[in-house]
Amino acid sequence: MEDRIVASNLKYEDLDIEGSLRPKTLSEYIGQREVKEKLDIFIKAAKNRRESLDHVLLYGPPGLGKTTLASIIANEMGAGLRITSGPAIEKAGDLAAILTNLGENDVLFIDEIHRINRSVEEILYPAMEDFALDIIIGKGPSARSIRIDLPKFTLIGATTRAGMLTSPLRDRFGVICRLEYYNVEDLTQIIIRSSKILKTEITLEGATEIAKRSRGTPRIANRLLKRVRDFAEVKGDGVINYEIAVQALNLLDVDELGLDNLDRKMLLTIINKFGGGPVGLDTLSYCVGESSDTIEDVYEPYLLQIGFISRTPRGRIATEAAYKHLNLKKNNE
Ligand SMILES: Nc1ncnc2c1ncn2[C@@H]1O[C@H](COP(=O)(O)OP(=O)(O)OP(=O)(O)O)[C@@H](O)[C@H]1O
Ligand SMILES: [Mg+2]
Repeated sequence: MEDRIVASNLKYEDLDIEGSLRPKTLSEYIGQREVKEKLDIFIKAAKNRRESLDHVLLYGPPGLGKTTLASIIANEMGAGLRITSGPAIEKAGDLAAILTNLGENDVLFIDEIHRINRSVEEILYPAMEDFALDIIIGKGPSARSIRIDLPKFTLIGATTRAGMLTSPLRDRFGVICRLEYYNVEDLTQIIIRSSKILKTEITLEGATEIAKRSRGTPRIANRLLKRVRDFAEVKGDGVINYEIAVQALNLLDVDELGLDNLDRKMLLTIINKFGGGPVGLDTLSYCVGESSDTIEDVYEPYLLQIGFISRTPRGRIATEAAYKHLNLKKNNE
């Protein structure tokens, strides 16, 4: 994958900083008001009853704060947190080992839960529903199944693709939260908060400019902030104001809407090579040199959100707004 500063998926360089910038309580978590309100009520109710929280499914594009929310939920519940991911659990036995080691009311976070394999998923059903594990002992006609009780725990599943979950799995989540792209005001607050933690001075106008170009995504906002901070330290006096932010972001080839070269390449491919579309995902993926999964998960959702492309059964189409943004005219007009 090309190294993109506006990629919303996690990169190696984010790791050191994500930990320190991650809010630890619901009240520190900015934006996503509906999700927060819902979780706040369920957490309080569960705590009052001294029960574990119902299982929670968090879904939405990368970098919007699913992992962050999972650790906040565990923190607010005063519960232990165990983190794993769908692809990391290879065998049913791996999951059984994790489940039997959980403490009462602990939170088990499974990232990329849509990538869990079928035999593992079947272990999850009774675990989520009855807090029990069914184990088969022996083989053939003498095989029998025994049931082991598990502690009451909360499963938090995160996925970028809710549509890829099987319905029996989806149905076992009591709370389903869809995370939305953040608006500019919320992202501005996130950037100001992060600047404080990074001990960087920033003006409201500077923060707003970074926010506008962050594709509605806190992870990108934090990453752009770090780059702009470097620029401010070298080219200015360290303070991030509007001018510094604009200069730095232009240098990074991130335009006023947060689009970078790859977005432009994708739009230009649809427009110039295919007369505006429709273009099939695989063809598009071949032309821009990115896997179709990455295009669907990482690049496309934001272009859809701002209405620059639309999806039809025959493929992707570039919209009027995309032509306008790129200063192009449609041929047939
Ligand atoms: N509401 C928020 N307020 C402040 N910072 C946030 C918020 N949401 C996310 N962040 C910041 O954005 C970064 C990315 O968030 P997180 O890792 O939780 O995203 P994610 O949805 O789990 O992404 P992925 O799908 O790639 O796993 C975190 O480091 C965190 O600091
Ligand atoms: Mg995550």
